Amino acid sequence: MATILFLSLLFLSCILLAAFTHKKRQQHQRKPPSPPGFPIIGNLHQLGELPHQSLWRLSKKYGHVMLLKFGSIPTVVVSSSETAKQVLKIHDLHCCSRPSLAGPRALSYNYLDIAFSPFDDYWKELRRICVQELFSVKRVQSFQPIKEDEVKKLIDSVSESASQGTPVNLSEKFTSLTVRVTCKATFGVNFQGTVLNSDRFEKLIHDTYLFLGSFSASDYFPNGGWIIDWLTGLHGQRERSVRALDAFYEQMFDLHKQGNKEGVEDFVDLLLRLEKEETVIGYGKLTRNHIKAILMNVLIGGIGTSAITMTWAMTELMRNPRVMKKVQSEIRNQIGKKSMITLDDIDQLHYLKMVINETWRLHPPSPFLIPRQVMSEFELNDYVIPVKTRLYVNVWAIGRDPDTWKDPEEFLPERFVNSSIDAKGQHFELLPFGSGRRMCPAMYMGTTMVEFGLANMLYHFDWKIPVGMVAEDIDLEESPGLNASKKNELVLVPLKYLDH
Ligand code: HEM
Repeated sequence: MATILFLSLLFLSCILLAAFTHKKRQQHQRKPPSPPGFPIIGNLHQLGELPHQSLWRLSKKYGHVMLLKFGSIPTVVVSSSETAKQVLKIHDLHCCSRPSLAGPRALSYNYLDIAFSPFDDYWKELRRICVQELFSVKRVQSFQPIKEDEVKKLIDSVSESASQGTPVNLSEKFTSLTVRVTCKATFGVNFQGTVLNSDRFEKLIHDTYLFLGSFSASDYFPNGGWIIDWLTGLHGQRERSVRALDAFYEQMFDLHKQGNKEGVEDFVDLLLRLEKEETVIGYGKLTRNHIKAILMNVLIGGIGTSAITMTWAMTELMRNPRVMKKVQSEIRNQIGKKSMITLDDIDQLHYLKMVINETWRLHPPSPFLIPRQVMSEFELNDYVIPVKTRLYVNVWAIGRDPDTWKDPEEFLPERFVNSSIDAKGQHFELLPFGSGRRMCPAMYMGTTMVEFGLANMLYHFDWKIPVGMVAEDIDLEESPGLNASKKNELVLVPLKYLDH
């Protein structure tokens, strides 16, 4: 009897074990749907000029979780608010590292920065210090006089064009505004007196964006892609930009050593002070290379994103005269007569904030956020996502998802009336700054720059389309590259608003 019982139990255990291993094997086989690719290149040919748009189109056929192979790199793309929430919130700890990419590696002195560093104790410590010291509300507010000074110069220069009836290149003006504010806050200098003038510096930043946004074979073929990058000249271009930026940082350190600057404590002052205090971050003391890598994040993170947002907002407003009239009326009625709108004034400008959120919905400056890398296997919509998979969150596609947004292609700020959705990373329908552990640490700095610049341009001027152009010429074409910026520059004629 005992033998029969023993044998039955053994038999039952074998069946259970077989069922369990079968399930486990099946689970391992459950991969997200994939568009067919070619040998060696995989799906690279499907990226197109504007990858966020190409992958959005593919997601309509293959779903909100897709697996693609870019060269030899398995990459999962998520394209809905629900799947973004799973990646950025529920499974954040499984996938908040960054992949190793050639351009960022060179620019960050081998990942000594915040944005491209892998998820480890060093990154945690560095991010904590930067959030407390560099990106805090208190520090951003200490730079408000710099912003006011630069916005005043912008108002004066646009007023001059208005009095002559000449057009203004707003894309250029917004870039120049953010370059000046960022440089003054970071380095404490205008460009006079440095080897770089403003145009050369803008070119340096532009070239850096260009190579960061260019196709780099080493990022998709880690074993031999560098040869292609040598042959295409990308490697050389990268080296030149890195050297030029390095020389610029060195010059800024010299300037600070000589004490040739005045004003509030800038970012370089602060970082040099932390170096002098022998601050330990993660595994060692803060060095010059750490400082340079952090400065790179400030320049790359701070300049493009705010200028791109202001340009898209003005573009959408020109295409939607009803919204333009409404936002200008709000600003002018609420503020009354003033020479400049302040940050405190902006608190009352609810419709302006809706216009900015609607701009971010349709035109998030980083359409894929910054790519992530999976650190430990997890399940997403019942699919198994293995270690070392690269992850893209297509926030551009999420902003156009008809399951979330009614008439998604329409620029309609009113959709935010009585809605709890904001851009602060808690609502996965709208993610211009990302969410989770890797979310933008400088959201306050970026938002206040956009609000302040836009509010003043809308308050002081009415805007007309230049003679010879029609409303349809104000197009929505995007330029290829790191950020989804407007391809054709926005050129408008300002008219001074005289009621104040
Ligand atoms: C409108 C302005 C801005 C927008 C829309 C923006 C957007 C973003 C996005 C989408 C990310 C990636 C988040 C993710 O991977 O989940 C990011 C990360 C980052 N941003 Fe911003 N940003 C802005 C302004 C700034 C400014 C002004 C700075 C610095 C002065 C900055 C510094 C950074 C840094 C250091 C990271 C990396 C965070 C990490 O990996 O831990 N950003 N930003």
